Amino acid sequence: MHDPHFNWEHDPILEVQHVQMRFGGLVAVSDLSFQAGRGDITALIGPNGAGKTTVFNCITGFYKPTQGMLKLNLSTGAHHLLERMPDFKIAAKAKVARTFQNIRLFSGMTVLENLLVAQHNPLMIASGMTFLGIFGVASYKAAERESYERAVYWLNKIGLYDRADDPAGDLPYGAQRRLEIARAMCTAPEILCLDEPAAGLNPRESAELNQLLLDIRKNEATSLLLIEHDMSVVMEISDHVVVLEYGTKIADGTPDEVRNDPKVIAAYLGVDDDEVEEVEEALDEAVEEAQQ
Ligand SMILES: Nc1ncnc2c1ncn2[C@@H]1O[C@H](COP(=O)(O)OP(=O)(O)OP(=O)(O)O)[C@@H](O)[C@H]1O
Repeated sequence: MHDPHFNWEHDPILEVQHVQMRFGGLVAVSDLSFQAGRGDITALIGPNGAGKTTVFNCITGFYKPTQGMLKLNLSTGAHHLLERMPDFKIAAKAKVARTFQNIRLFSGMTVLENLLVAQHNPLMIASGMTFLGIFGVASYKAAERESYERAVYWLNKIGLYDRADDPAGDLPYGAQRRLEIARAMCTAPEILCLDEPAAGLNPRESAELNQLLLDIRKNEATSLLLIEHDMSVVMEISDHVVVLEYGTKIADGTPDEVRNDPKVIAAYLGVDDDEVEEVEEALDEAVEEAQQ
């Protein structure tokens, strides 16, 4: 069915295997398996409550799945079993970063400070974790310069160089979203998980976001995994789409494959399986009418 050369099949950065997440009696995610390809933009979609954020929380270590395995394959050849790692190690060692549905910038800090603070860990390591190190050690100076250069690189990428000294909270909403992504990118992640990055954006801001994500895919060694409700974003920029409904996977493939999958159409329109054909016919008629 698929082209065997798809990244998610021959070079997965993330392998989710038979993951289950239970909250008391509620099974939020059930026997979920999928792979995200290295260098791909993978979209996780599905109706409200399908379990998408729960999957993200399992990947980033906020939840430990009740069953199953989440394997991260780094470009160095190292492998990490995320379900066995504390969340701070998932960020630092497995190089997984994330953004949230609600923007979580340090709004009182400047735009530049937000990018520098993201790089606090490598700086502290370079200081040898000592007070003297901060003042004297050459490695700290070099690391400090690198942090600054990386921040400037991202300021230019997101078009906010001129606003570097403004408080992040003063930026328009779309710019704050881009800054949040840039801040996550300053940690040089191998995979970045974006929770509804296009939510609340106007069409121009949404187009700028798409450009930024496509630029990351092209120029950075970071794979992207996103939850998104905005189908225009999903269809325009994703290489691979995984669809969840009621905590289980109902489709997995290219945007075209998924778009035409009757199960996906039914899930989004909220109909039962036996009504799918009717819905498809109604959709075909609607398309024909629109074309006339
Ligand atoms: N900490 C929790 N405790 C109990 N139930 C939870 C918890 N987190 C999520 N759930 C439940 O798990 C199910 C899946 O929720 P989740 O937030 O993962 O869905 P989602 O697909 O991200 O939805 P949305 O698109 O609305 O963000 C829901 O029924 C939700 O109420």
